[in-house]
Parts: sequence; C-alpha cells; structure tokens
Amino acid sequence: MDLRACLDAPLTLAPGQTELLPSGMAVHMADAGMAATVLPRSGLGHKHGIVLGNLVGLIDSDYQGQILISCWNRGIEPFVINPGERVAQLVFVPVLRPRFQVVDEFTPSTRGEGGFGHTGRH
Ligand SMILES: O=c1ccn([C@H]2C[C@H](O)[C@@H](COP(=O)(O)OP(=O)(O)OP(=O)(O)O)O2)c(=O)[nH]1
Repeated sequence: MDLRACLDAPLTLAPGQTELLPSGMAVHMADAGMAATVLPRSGLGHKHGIVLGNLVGLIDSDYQGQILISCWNRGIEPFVINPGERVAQLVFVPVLRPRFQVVDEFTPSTRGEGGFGHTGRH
C-alpha cells in the first residue's frame, strides 16, 4: 500500500536532511500476530537518494497514531517532495511470538556455529 506525503506545500529536502512526514493515515491492526513495515520506494532511493531515516519503519499492531514517514535525502542534490507524492510503502507482515526455553546445549545441527561466509567464498 502506498504511503503518501500529506503536505500542504512542496517540501525541499536538502542533501543529508531528514524530515518526519505525515502520511495522513492511521491503522489499528488489533491483532498481535500482525505488524506493518514502512519500506522505501526503489526508484526514489536508487535514482534520487530518498530513503528512510530509520531504514525500515515498524508499525506495531496496537499503534493508533498517524503513520509517520522518516524521509532522508542521502543524495547530493536537493529533492522536492510534492503534496500527495508516494514516498514509501506499507507492507503488512505476520509476527511470530516464540516461547523461549533455556537449555545447556543445543541439539547439534549441520551448520553449528559457522556463519559469516562459513559455507561460501573464503
Ligand atoms: O516509520 C515509522 C516507525 C514507527 N512509527 C510509529 C508506529 C510504531 O508503532 C511507533 C513506535 O515505533 P518503534 O517501536 O519502532 O519506535 P521506538 O523508537 O522503539 O519507540 P517506542 O518507545 O514508541 O516504541 O511509531 C511510524 O509511524 N513510522
């Protein structure tokens, strides 16, 4: 779902500037097994350097306020955001709530503790 900049007038983001933009939208999921993520738009990020100041936003299921979009101009040119412009996207995701158990050791797996390139190029 698109998130649009709910602005009265165009807003210029200088290089390096971050602004919290109103989306004009609120949702109440009322389901603890769900959340939403605010993600950047690929074109804005790749071509114009407009990404999210928090990289990814998490909208909690019990949040009832307006969804805000942290817009960061990481580029080298000023960028004008127009009222109603699509600046980010909202994606709903399931949330798993595992129950944890403290153990002395894990059941061995093939990978074990190997990570960070353990199975790839050396
Ligand atoms: O891009 C975002 C990220 C968060 N929020 C809202 C919804 C979310 O449920 C709330 C809190 O977000 P988060 O838990 O990530 O923030 P925090 O910095 O940990 O603050 P808090 O103490 O309010 O949880 O802020 C937004 O509107 N946009």
